[in-house]
Amino acid sequence: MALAFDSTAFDTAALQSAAADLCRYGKQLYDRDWSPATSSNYSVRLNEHCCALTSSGKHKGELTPADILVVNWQGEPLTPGKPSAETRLHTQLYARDPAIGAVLHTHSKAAVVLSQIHPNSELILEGWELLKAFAGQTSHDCQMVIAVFDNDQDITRLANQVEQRMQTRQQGHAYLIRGHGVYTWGRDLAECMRHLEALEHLFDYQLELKRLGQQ
Ligand SMILES: CSCCC(=O)C(=O)COP(=O)(O)O
Ligand SMILES: [Zn+2]
Repeated sequence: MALAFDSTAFDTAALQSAAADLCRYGKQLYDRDWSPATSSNYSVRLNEHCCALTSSGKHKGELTPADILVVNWQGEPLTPGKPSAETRLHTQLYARDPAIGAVLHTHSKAAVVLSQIHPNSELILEGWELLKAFAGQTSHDCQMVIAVFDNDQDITRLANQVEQRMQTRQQGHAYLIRGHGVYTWGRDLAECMRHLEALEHLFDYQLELKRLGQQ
């Protein structure tokens, strides 16, 4: 007899562990001033059809496990609560790539200002040693392309735009939303945090180049 696949099931212990991790990371990201004024959202994959995600509108420095819920790839909550308004930007990534285990979205000053003043739909990072912080990158001698999308309050439309670009270009490690913030991902929260930390410094480098009139 074939067993029916329960697409609403998840491991409670995995959720508890993910929730504790997300609360801890939220405090760190808030303390670093990358998630001000309830901005940002964070998630961790639980299995092949759902992830643990921050609730909407919460102070990210004061998250408790009660502020973490479960959503499927359609963005539907599988536990009570109001999921992040930007849920679809997380689920789009998990649905397309089973190797993605965590997604962080933040609103740091560097990400917001750089994306606001950058005139093109792509930011090219090249020649920086810190590029080696990204998974699979073994040399500074490369070009990393960060897509820059215009901000949009229609998150489903924005998620579709991100997916379309990833299908026609490459998935990459991160993208910017103009005047809004950055999304980045990794195989787990630790890798995702390393990517975010590297991005923050790289965005600072780019802003400094612009200040110096070098770009
Ligand atoms: C106060 S920031 C506006 C919403 C936003 O961009 C964000 O990252 C937080 O939204 P959420 O619904 O996940 O709290
Ligand atoms: Zn946001």
